[in-house]
Amino acid sequence: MSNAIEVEHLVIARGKRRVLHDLTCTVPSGSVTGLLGPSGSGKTTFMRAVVGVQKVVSGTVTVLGHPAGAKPLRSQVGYLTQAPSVYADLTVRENARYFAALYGLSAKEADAAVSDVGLSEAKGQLVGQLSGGQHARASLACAIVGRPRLLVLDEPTVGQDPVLRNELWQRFHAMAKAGSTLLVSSHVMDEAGRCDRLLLIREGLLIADATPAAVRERAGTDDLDTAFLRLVQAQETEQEKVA
Ligand SMILES: Nc1ncnc2c1ncn2[C@@H]1O[C@H](COP(=O)(O)OP(=O)(O)OP(=O)(O)O)[C@@H](O)[C@H]1O
Repeated sequence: MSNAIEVEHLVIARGKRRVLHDLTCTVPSGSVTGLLGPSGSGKTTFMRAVVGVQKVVSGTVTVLGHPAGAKPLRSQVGYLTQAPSVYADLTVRENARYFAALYGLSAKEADAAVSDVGLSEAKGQLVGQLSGGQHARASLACAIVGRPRLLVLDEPTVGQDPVLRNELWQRFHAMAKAGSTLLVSSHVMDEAGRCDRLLLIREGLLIADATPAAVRERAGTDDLDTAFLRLVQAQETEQEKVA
């Protein structure tokens, strides 16, 4: 299969407001695809639709060949939310081993996930006593431990220092190389250049579904921040013409 995620004409409302407008895009299998956009643009809403926990108004979301949220996907899709999703009264290692056990995996595999996120030295610490960045990495360890075919990571590098961010991005690419697909959200454009493909959204509209190189070329600049702004301006001009 060439696409891990296929989204067609997706419309989502939260409360009474439409927050995603007719989104059509794909996420290629084995890629690290970045979902980039300003705060409130609809990234989390999009990810919730991919993991099948978001009510949709219309359109379809197909994940690994199944409708999003279908039962066969439960063991194949990992989701890291922005809210901490690990047990504060267990240690890092105990959390990872608990999630590993749910997937029928060993303690050794749990410990490897803890090491992958750079938490080996804090493995015996209670999660409730970790710093914010460590806490986020403990959640990440639990999301990756089952080696899901699709990993949906909502802002996984927020609160991490540059060295750790670099290590985490290397880890994401290693996981993609090993066959997983990763959909990673960020509102920091300097992370966009680290992705194989980009989905750029703004106010619930898709403004690009392309490689970073293609985005740079289309916008006529090497700087992805500037490229994003130019694409936004181009889209606004287009909308004014239609109105
Ligand atoms: N539970 C909710 N009820 C009503 N509106 C919501 C709800 N959750 C989010 N929204 C609105 O939906 C829009 C998209 O929110 P979403 O969380 O998807 O954005 P985001 O791009 O992930 O933002 P951030 O980068 O700040 O996490 C925002 O305008 C937000 O206010």
